[in-house]
Amino acid sequence: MAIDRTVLVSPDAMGQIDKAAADSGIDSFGLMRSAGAHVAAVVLARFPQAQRAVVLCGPGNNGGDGHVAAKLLERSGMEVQRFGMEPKPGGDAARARALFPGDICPFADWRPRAGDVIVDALFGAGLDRPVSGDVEALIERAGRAKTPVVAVDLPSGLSGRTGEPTGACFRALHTVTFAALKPGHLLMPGRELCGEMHLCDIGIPARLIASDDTVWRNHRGLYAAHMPGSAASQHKYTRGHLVVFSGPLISSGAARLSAMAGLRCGAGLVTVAAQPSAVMVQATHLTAIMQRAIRDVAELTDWLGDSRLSGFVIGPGFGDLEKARAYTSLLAEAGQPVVLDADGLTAFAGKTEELAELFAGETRLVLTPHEGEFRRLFADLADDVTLSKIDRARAAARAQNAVVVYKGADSVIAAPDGRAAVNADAPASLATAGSGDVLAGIIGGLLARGMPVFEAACAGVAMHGEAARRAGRGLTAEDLPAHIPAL
Ligand SMILES: NC(=O)C1=CN([C@@H]2O[C@H](COP(=O)(O)OP(=O)(O)OC[C@H]3O[C@@H](n4cnc5c(N)ncnc54)[C@H](O)[C@@H]3O)[C@@H](O)[C@H]2O)[C@@H](O)CC1
Ligand SMILES: Nc1ncnc2c1ncn2[C@@H]1O[C@H](COP(=O)(O)OP(=O)(O)O)[C@@H](O)[C@H]1O
Ligand SMILES: [K+]
Repeated sequence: MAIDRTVLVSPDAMGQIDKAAADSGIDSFGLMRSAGAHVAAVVLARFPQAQRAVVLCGPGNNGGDGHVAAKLLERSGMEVQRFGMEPKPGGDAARARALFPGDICPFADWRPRAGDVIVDALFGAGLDRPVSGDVEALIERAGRAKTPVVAVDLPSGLSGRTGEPTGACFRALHTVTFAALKPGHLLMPGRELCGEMHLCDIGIPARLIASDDTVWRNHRGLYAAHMPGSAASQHKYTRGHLVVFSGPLISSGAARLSAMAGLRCGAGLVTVAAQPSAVMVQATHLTAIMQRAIRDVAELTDWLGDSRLSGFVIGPGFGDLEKARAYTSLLAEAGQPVVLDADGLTAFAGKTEELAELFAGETRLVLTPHEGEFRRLFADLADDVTLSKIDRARAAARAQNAVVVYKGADSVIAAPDGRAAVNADAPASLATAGSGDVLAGIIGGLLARGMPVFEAACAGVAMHGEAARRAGRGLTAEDLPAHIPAL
């Protein structure tokens, strides 16, 4: 059975899985041999011209994988030299070492040569502190010499749990990992430090890996079954009515970006609810999208009596924070899903408990903070360096009873029930003004069409990234909505 490329397993959980595999009768040394063979295969395939394999061996099983790889590389005819330390006695690593006797030199003895390739088998899942000074010096020397690095499991120095380096850290061109991806392979800056990922099956049964883990790489399987259909019997009112709130004249474009994205997602109707100063400028821009002037709380209360309004986006370019809070509390009472973005988030800085109370009960709120907004709302979580971005998003989701889309190059989508997904393949061209407004509109459109909240957020983030890929280089936020229907 093929391995699952979508689950993310923390290094601790991986340790449990190794143990469960051993308990079920699987030979752990066989797993190490398989791991080392995969590493050697990647080195040979990707560096066919290499003159020498510089294999860095640590004291644990990561080092054991290195000894196996070293032996196989030597057998293939390559010059191999090992640096590092002897393994701890008694375990699989010592057994691997015994199969390939010979010198293990001190780190300081390595003199970089043209044609070297480093196999970094110092520390993997077992890294529990910053690397020592001699390793740090070696990392620096390798960086200066531009020696290519193939990392075993993880670049040494990188936390597989958080994706953050614990101190100095290798920057690998390739990382060969086993059985399942770890969060640190996808979370930034880990994703960049790993280079190209090679996820290899070493014979740990999928049934042990699936377990009850609830963190995934964002992928179609999480949401495809919940995507809104397009039955012939539909009319526009059965396809949902999305409302996007516009800010004042000067910042009215953000709402248009959200609204257009929502319409392109297939919402039957989209209305921009405009503050009076923006009505004229919106009227000159909008065609398929409708408009309604909403002056104040009284007018909004009146309109919310229309039960066909099925989803709301508030915050992009909105401006007035007090009004944003007042409107959001009315939307919460209306009982339909709400996407709170940008100024809508800032409006609740220091008032997150109030927000949680508004949206108690069935989850129907999506928060879409970028790094700065997340910090503004959840300073304690943002400052806690022991937490990963996944931990932070999950804690915020739980506290707010909301689905949190913690944006960035490694957007994390988290639900109050603990489900979480890391989106790792959006192009960097999305880092452009207004692209967040488009994302809010996509999620709003899917929610208005009746998609469940976590699934809509996962689908929205994936579609946003895919739309950017299709739009190509040099995209502006305006280009994104046109690519949505094809998705
Ligand atoms: N996932 C799996 O099923 C398999 C995992 N294997 C390998 O096993 C590795 C995990 O092995 P281990 O649990 O032995 O852990 P590691 O080999 O990653 O490191 C653990 C050892 O390094 C020491 N250490 C940690 N951080 C240090 C630092 N900064 N400076 C100095 N010493 C430090 C620890 O005290 C311990 O002795 C994985 O990364 C993978 O490469 C493979 O052998 C095959 C099977
Ligand atoms: N380097 C990157 N790679 C991939 N996606 C990115 C990157 N930087 C930003 N993004 C995405 O682009 C969007 C930017 O949103 P946001 O920060 O709210 O911008 P704005 O306020 O200008 O709309 C988010 O969806 C974020 O995940
Ligand atoms: K390593």
